[in-house]
Parts: sequence; C-alpha cells; structure tokens
Amino acid sequence: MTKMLASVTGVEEAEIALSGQVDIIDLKNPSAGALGAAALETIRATVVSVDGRRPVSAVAGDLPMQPEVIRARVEEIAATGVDYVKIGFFPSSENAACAAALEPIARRVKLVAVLFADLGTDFALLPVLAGHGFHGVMVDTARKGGGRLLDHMAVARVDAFVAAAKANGLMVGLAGSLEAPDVPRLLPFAPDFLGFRGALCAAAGRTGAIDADAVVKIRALIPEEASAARSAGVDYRLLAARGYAPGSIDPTLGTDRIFVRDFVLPVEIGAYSFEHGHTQKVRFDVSADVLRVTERPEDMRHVVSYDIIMDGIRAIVARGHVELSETLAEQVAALVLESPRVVRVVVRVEKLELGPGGVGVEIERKRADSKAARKGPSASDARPGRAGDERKGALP
Ligand SMILES: O=C[C@H](O)COP(=O)(O)O
Repeated sequence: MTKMLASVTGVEEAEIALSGQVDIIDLKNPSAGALGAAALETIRATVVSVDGRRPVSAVAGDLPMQPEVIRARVEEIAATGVDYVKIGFFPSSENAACAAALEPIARRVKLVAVLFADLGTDFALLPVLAGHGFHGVMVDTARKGGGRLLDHMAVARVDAFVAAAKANGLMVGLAGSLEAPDVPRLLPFAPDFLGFRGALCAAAGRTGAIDADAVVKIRALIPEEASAARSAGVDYRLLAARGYAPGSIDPTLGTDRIFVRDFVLPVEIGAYSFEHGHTQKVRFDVSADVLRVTERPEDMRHVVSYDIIMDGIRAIVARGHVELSETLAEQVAALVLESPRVVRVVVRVEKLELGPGGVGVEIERKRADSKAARKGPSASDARPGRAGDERKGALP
C-alpha cells in the first residue's frame, strides 16, 4: 500500500491533514528550506494533539553532514515522541559516518534518510543505511521551485531506487514538489509513501497554509484498495495502475481515445549483430480506447494518463536489448492494457535509422472481456500475466 505523507507546520495543519485522511503527519518548517525543522515545542505539541491517530514524523533540519551535530539534533527530535525522524543526507564523504553515528538512536526510533534527486542519489548509501538500522529512505528535492522529482530523476531510475531500497529492507518514499499528475505516474513503482507539501497548499505555495480541499484531492488519487491487494499477494503494480477505475462504469458513456504520437527514444533493438551494443532511434505511436467514467472529467481520477504510457515505454526500453519490434510492441500493448479501463490499444513501433524511411510494425490488441473492466478491478484480475493471457483470445 502506498501511504500519503503530508508535511505540516504544527497542530492546526495536522488537524486539516487528519480530516483529509492523510496517513503520515510530517512536521516541517517550509519557510526554512526543503528540510527546515519545526521548533521542538511545536513537534511535542503536535505529537500530543495527534495522540496516536496517525504516525508522526519530523525532519531534523538542514544540517551540515557532521556526525556529532546530526546525532545531537536527531536525539533531541527523537525525544519529542515522534514515530519517525527524517534526516537529510546531502552529498558528502561523511554520509557513512553520519549513518553510523545514528545507529544507537535507530534502535529506539524509526529513522528515515532523505536523499535529494537534484543533488544526486547515491544508491551505494542504501546498504549502509540498512546496516546501521535505518527504517527507511526517501528521495525529495533540495531546491524547491527548481523542478519536480521527475524533472531530476528519470522514471527508470525511480523504479530502480524503489527496488534497491526494498531489496535492502528499507521503507521507501518519494517526494519533491509532486503534483496531482505525478501520482498515477509514481504509484506503479509501489513506493511505501508519497510525500507532499506544495500540492497541499493553496495558491500561496508550499510556504503558505495547507488547504483542506487540496488535501482531499491528492488523497483521492492514492487508492486505499491497494492494502487489500498487497495482503492478497497479487501484483501491486497492476492494481496501483488501476486505482483510477471506479467501482462501476456507466457503459452508455462510451470511450475516449488517448494517444501518444511521435514519441522517439534511443532503443537497443534488432536481430542483426550490427544492431547489438548500441541504440537506434525508435518512434512509438500509441492510441488507446479508454472507457469514460464521467461526462465531466475534472481531475486525474477521471482520466487514464498518457504519462503512464510514456513512462511505461521508457521503463520497458531501459530493461535492455530487444530483438524484435514485434516483441517491443507486444510489451507496450500489454502495459497499456494493464489499465482496466483500456479496451483497445494500437501500438506502432518504427525503427528510424535502418532505411531511407521508417520500418516497423503496428499491432492492435483488445481486451477480451470489456465487461470485466466495466465492473472495476478485482484481485483475480491482477495476477501477473493475466492481461496478456486474456489478449491472446482477443487477437483480431
Ligand atoms: O516530505 C515531503 C515534502 O515536504 C514535500 O514537499 P514539496 O511537495 O513541497 O516538495
């Protein structure tokens, strides 16, 4: 299950976050920078006021990477009674020493290291953190206003980061000026939580006050059904991608067609030996017929995002060499059909460097039973490979 973390300034904003069903209350002073710490008395008062209704975390502040300075500060924050302390790990040769200095505290309180996408994320730190008893790790952005997480970290790297953190037994979170359209893009990677501040504030931005409506809107984008899916042992990624399918869809609404056109990427592809060991340009054109859920689409809950198609293609391509255009086209079609609202997809894969013009393949795949999609997701629909099996019976 992916949880929602909201950074708040104190008791008042914590109550707004609680009313909006936020999962983790995170104390921070946004006016003091990306990791500005709230005052100790504010943290204490919020812990008392939240009173166990949700876990509470607090950031340690924008600290120099000096083991003794960080240890002393984290000790103070841990003493406030928070469940988690978030500690910024800015690039430094002292990172391992700082993690080691915190090991005694990690036995008493859950420590979460914060890495920064815009400063460079060092995957080698993950086993070090795990070895010193850290509970989790997250990636955020240090320069607020300087771009969103995905501006600094390619989706394939986000995927790898989440996987590496989990492989080290660490809880993993993603944050960094996330906006509503980022949510469906990041959920398929199955992070343990997504963190927000700016997107929860009204027009004033992240240093303004949290807005109750904005909290509710973001909360609605993070499906709570995923908890049941994970405990049932099904493929979480599929259900997460399906989070935008409501329980029932009015069949009279019909379908819309979303598309990605002229999406060109360098791809390691080809069956000839001269095509191995390097990339060539490949153009992807994808269109998908998507069941409509409302006559008045207003927010991300009502759409299947074309970002998911582009992110998925990037992730597939990042896996390495593919022999055939047909294989690539099938993989992309399968990915798009993971969304239960997609009833038909057309994928064209075109190699651009082999001839005077493009060469490639276009395939059309349909969901075998579009009525199943209209009923919404179920655990049995989400078994890995199931979508592909269904499609085999549906080839035109
Ligand atoms: O821990 C999460 C951060 O507070 C996210 O803040 P932001 O959404 O303004 O980047």
